[in-house]
Amino acid sequence: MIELKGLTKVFDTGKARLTAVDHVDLTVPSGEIFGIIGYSGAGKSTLIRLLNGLEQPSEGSVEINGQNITAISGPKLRKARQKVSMIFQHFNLLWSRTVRENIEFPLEIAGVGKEERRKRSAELIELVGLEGRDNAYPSQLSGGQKQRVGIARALANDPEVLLCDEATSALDPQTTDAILDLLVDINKRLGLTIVLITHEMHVIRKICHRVAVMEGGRVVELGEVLHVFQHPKENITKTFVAQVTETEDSAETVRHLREQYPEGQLVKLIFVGDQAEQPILTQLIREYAVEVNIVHGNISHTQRGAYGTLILQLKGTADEIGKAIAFLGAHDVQTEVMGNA
Ligand SMILES: Nc1ncnc2c1ncn2[C@@H]1O[C@H](COP(=O)(O)OP(=O)(O)OP(=O)(O)O)[C@@H](O)[C@H]1O
Repeated sequence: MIELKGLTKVFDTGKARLTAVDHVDLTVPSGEIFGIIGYSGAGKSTLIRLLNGLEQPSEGSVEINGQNITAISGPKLRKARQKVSMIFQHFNLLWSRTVRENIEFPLEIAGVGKEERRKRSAELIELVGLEGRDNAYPSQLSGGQKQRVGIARALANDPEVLLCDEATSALDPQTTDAILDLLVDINKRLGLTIVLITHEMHVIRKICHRVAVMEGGRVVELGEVLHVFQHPKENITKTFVAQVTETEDSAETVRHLREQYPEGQLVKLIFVGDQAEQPILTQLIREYAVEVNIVHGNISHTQRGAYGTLILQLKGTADEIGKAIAFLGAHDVQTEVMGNA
């Protein structure tokens, strides 16, 4: 478990004092994938550097599995830091070393013998899906493969926490998805706690259990990913959520649908969690004298269930349409009437 209490970092540049991280309180239970999202300058990198002991706080503490890493130094701190590993946006590989040598590097530093190193690197190469590339140099690898080396190297010393600093920001969307899938797989298989920082909401949507939104050094919103997507409170959070949902459900789409389906009434349904798997539409069609056309839909999956929207065209008498909408409301499906088309 990671516990941040009143964590604060002030940079004093002589001319000015800048509070990069401002009284952050956070608890991340073991085995969770926790995301921190914010724009450039929000304080994410500073927070992550405080988490791995690279930066000393001005106030507050960082506890990892009960040990206050801000209160130790020297060999004790080095040992504690081995339990916290990190992967980076630009991979930070050693270019003159092969894949295997990069992965073995932290083991060499930890004084692990050659035979043991070889065994461990072979296991890790398999775990991250780089079989056969042992002797390749980083320059011969794709971006996704380089990040796989970064992940394998980060896992070499059996860490308890993996910190990911914009780990997929330099990758194309397909490669990003593959690396995120690998992180989820590692989290499940090894029970590793993952803390990631990003400015991309789809990364949060795809793999995180909970999310913290940072602005001006503070955590301004915190919650289960599914809940934050459904009820974003702060404007900044709404903007991040829109990064993912607006492309799927833009005003342009709605205008287009109105033109295309001029009859009856357009109704938008918002499904969250289990509802997305219930046969609500089947029941609606069976029990009400309305014609139902699904004209637009999008279901996205998060680590804790699905959420999404469906736009229906309902045709029938005003009375029957009213009853059908009331039925949907009674099943906890958020319903938004988009007006007569
Ligand atoms: N060593 C430093 N000395 C002075 N100011 C710093 C230092 N490191 C960070 N800052 C300042 O602290 C604030 C937070 O920076 P930080 O890098 O943590 O934000 P971020 O959210 O990670 O943004 P980015 O994604 O651009 O790195 C910024 O205003 C930055 O200029």
